Amino acid sequence: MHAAVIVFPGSNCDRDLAVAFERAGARVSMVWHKDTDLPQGVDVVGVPGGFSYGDYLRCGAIAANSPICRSVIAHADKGGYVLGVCNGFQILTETGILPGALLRNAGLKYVCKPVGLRVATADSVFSHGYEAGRTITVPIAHHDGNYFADTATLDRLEGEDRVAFTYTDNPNGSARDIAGILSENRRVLGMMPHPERMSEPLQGGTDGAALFSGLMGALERA
Ligand SMILES: NC(=O)CC[C@H](N)C(=O)O
Repeated sequence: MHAAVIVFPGSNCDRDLAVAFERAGARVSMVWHKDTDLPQGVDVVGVPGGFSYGDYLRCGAIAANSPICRSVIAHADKGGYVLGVCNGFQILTETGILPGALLRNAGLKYVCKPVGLRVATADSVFSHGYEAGRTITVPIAHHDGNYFADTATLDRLEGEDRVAFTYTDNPNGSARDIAGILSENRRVLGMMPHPERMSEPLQGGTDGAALFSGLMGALERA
């Protein structure tokens, strides 16, 4: 599996995401935001967490209009896999690849702590390594993680089994406890919690590792 991890000015989880992909057996290319093309033959694009362009304007809004994001949108449009974590999820909603928006946390505070997540569906390359309904622990670190979408969109996400993860104890006011969602073709996942920060014992737990190993296994078989 060949993964590309996008690096924006202000990204701070790009190396962590690359290491998580590598630990699962992927070859990783780091791609700078000013590049216009993804490397040839990329299977999955990782859009990492952080504070792209300083979170000015709105988290993810400037990154969504960067040169490389045109190629990320084209990759998703032609059925490519994309994983957006935290600021990456914000960027994916800003590009329109995923529906909804991430608003300021309901408590108006930056929240940085491990949280419980329920695996809402195992029906995706990202979540099939988990049993549906299982609770895992993964850290969050954000001030704009409050998932918002209109009622029709939320109903549609739930009706189409596109909610990937929900919070067991909602830390930010997200609608319907949503922590991560899938695209219509189930090949794009955006999530606020950081599985790459819970993927090896030194990080205090390994509950995030199955996302990367599951993805790797599915793409190797494809
Ligand atoms: N860890 C992150 O990616 C942070 C995302 C974003 N800068 C926020 O605080 O909401």
